[in-house]
Amino acid sequence: MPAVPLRPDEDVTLSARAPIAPVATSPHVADATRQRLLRLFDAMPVMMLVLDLRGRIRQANGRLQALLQRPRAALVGRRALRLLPRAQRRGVLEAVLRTAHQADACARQPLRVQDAIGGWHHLRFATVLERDELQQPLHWLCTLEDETPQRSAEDTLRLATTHSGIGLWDWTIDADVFHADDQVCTLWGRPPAARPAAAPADAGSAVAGRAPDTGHGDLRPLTLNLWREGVHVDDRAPLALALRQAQREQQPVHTEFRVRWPDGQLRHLQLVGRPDAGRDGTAHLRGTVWDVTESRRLASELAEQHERLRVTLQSIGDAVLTTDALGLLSWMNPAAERLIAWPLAEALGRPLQQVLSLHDERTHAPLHNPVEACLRGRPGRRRPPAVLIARDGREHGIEETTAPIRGHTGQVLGAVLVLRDVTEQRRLSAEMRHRATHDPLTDLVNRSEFEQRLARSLDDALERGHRHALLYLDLDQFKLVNDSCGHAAGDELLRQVARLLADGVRSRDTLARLGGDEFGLILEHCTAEQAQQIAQNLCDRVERYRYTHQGQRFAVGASIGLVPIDSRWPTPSAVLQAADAACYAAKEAGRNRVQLWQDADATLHARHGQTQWAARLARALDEDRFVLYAQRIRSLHPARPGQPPQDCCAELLLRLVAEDGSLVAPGAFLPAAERFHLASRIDRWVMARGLQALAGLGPLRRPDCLNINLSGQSIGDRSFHAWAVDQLATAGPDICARLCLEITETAAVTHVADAETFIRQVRSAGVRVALDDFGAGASSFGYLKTMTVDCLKIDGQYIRQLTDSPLDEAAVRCFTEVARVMGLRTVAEFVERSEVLERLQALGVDAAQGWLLHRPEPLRDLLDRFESERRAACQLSG
Ligand SMILES: Nc1nc2c(ncn2[C@@H]2O[C@H](COP(=O)(O)OP(=O)(O)OP(=O)(O)O)[C@@H](O)[C@H]2O)c(=O)[nH]1
Repeated sequence: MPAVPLRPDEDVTLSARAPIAPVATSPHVADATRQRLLRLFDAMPVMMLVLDLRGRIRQANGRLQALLQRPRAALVGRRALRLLPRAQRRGVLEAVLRTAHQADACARQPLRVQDAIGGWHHLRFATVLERDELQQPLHWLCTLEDETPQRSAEDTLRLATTHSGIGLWDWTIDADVFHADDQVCTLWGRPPAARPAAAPADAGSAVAGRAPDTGHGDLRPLTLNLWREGVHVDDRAPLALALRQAQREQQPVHTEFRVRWPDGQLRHLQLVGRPDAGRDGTAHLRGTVWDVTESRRLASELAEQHERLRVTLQSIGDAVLTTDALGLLSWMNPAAERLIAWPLAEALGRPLQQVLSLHDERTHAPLHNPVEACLRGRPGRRRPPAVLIARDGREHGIEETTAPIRGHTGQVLGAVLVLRDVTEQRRLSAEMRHRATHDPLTDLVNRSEFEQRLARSLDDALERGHRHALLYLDLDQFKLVNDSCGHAAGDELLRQVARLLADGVRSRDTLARLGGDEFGLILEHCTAEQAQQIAQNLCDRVERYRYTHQGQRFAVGASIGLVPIDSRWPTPSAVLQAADAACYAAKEAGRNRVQLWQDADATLHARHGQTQWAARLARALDEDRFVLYAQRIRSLHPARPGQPPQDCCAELLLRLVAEDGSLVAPGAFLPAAERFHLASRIDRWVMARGLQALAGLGPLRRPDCLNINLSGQSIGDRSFHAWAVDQLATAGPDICARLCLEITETAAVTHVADAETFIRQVRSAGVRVALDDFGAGASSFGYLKTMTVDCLKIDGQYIRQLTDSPLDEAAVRCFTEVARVMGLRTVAEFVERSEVLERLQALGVDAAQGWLLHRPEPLRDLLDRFESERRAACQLSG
């Protein structure tokens, strides 16, 4: 091969034959052909130029002139290399010279050239050395392909894929080679450096290492390790299958798989691709891949939340319904299906009001569908308590809550309605309310509710001058039924009387059981005269009524106190106390009658005073304002041999310490205590303090016997029995042996059975029992037969005039004789004169007490006295 000058920048003489000069015989034809070729050359879409062997420009076509913005004349004859930036000249020169040594060689070289206005262009330069028939070089024919648009598209794509995290891949199927961009490496958790560098574009075979014909030149080979082994072991086969299938069926592929990153992370990737053919005819599958781990995580979180919500809504007791923006039912949970008795499938899409029938609980008037207001964006107004009438006709008390469902822009998409079945809750609270305001035995209004209503009636009378009346009704001889037939029978009588009374009054009146056998009645808008008629009518009803128990018939009566409710009363309790006093007066006047309150009636005022005492007593008990006094009981005979000494005996007496510090004797407050059921509380106080005083006393201070009085209420009260027995057991036998409980004959008579039981219990604890006020009742001797007691305390009425009344003396003689026969000790009360004392001694009475012998003094002082007497006796005998 002939040598070619290696310096194209030197002047090289071109051969006479131009490379594009046609071989023509006629100069005319040749010229025409040449002109056509030149025009063709000029119009070529790629830039072309012809260089002579010295590298000077012989021809430059229109495209090149346009890029450089120079006319042909300005280019022809110029050294081509000079048009290039200095740094690129050597590369081009070397490429060009390589063509001189190899026939048909084609040199390629990428170039960056600045155009006339300064813009950079990426050019792909290619040249061949044209030779003549003798292989003599003629000139270089060069093309310059402008790749700038393609490059900028690639740059844009690279930018887009890098920032969006989308990786590009290309699988050359036959060669089974993957090419991918850097992003794919990142998605696989590997640095881009983990893949081999791209092979030079024109080196080697069509496959290995060569960038595939993807249209963008940034893909480089990916090792099988990276592509396959990065994929989770369970997903490799399904992924390969999906790719193969896409290729086989020439269908797009869209699949998801996991890759395991070197640090152990598991990422979810989504891949799409489609079959394609390279320009060289090779089969490819090309596509993109991106990370969906976050959306998978969100999706699974969302699914979890959805599931949680679903299970919650399925299992909660509240009914939940949703509607669309038009108020059509779109969903409901099973609780809602049960409540409204519509299956979801049937109710779906229906207007809510068609499946939901809500009514005012009180009036049963239909209520508006609560969702309507909610959908209109108006807050629901306060609604009355509602009931829902289900499709099957059942009624449910319900509480409802509505809320709009909004889209992300705030527009209302629908509404959710939650219904809570509160039927049972309402029933319970109604029952609780009823229980709190009613008496469980008779189902009449109870005392506290009655007092509230009385307060309202009094307010009404004071503020508006309306006239109302109050009746206070106490049954007569009720105790007889209790005592002879038992409490259950007494309860039944109370129930029957309650019905009897209720039938005799208007429904607007308030009839209440105030406690025991006492009833109260508020007659609204009723004058005293009308009230008196009603009261008399009730009285007659009760009088006519007969209670039958196991063949026995009982008649009870009613004593009624009547008080007009008007401005004379400052408080409701004043009205009530006045009515109680009037009732008591009716009893005292012979029972079974009506007593109208008279402001001028002294008896009524006395009774009224008692009611005021009740309040003072209750306060004194709360504030512990009582003190223990004692009165000595003197023995009238020396102790019989073998009997305990009876020199130091006393009866405990109670004093109330008034608010001003003065002492009040029991006569002033005990009737009130009995009347207002406070006697048992007082007895507990006395007994507890008495036992306390005895506990831990030295032998010289100890009384030989200490008498404690018990009221009839305590004797009839089983809970008092239990409490007293417990106290005695705690006090121990030594104290019990020095104790004597006094029970009045009346108390014993009124509560025969209870008294017998109680006496048996305390006596078995070693406590003595005295029958107090013996002889005051009519049948004292009879009770002695059934009741085992230790002592008779002869009632004061027989003692005071003993020396002046032969009758009293006969009675005392009789009592003493009976006691002697029965082995009982006798004590005379109210001994105030010495001649009486002497007579008592003569009659054989064992002991006596009264002001003659000892005026009551504080218990502590009396115990001191016992101690000093005993010391003196010891000194005398010693
Ligand atoms: N069965 C029964 N008796 C009760 C109840 N509450 C109180 N009592 C008794 O009712 C009686 C009420 O006493 P009083 O009103 O003095 O008895 P009474 O025989 O009607 O006497 P007078 O009213 O004087 O005629 C007492 O014996 C109480 O123990 C009760 O709920 N059921």
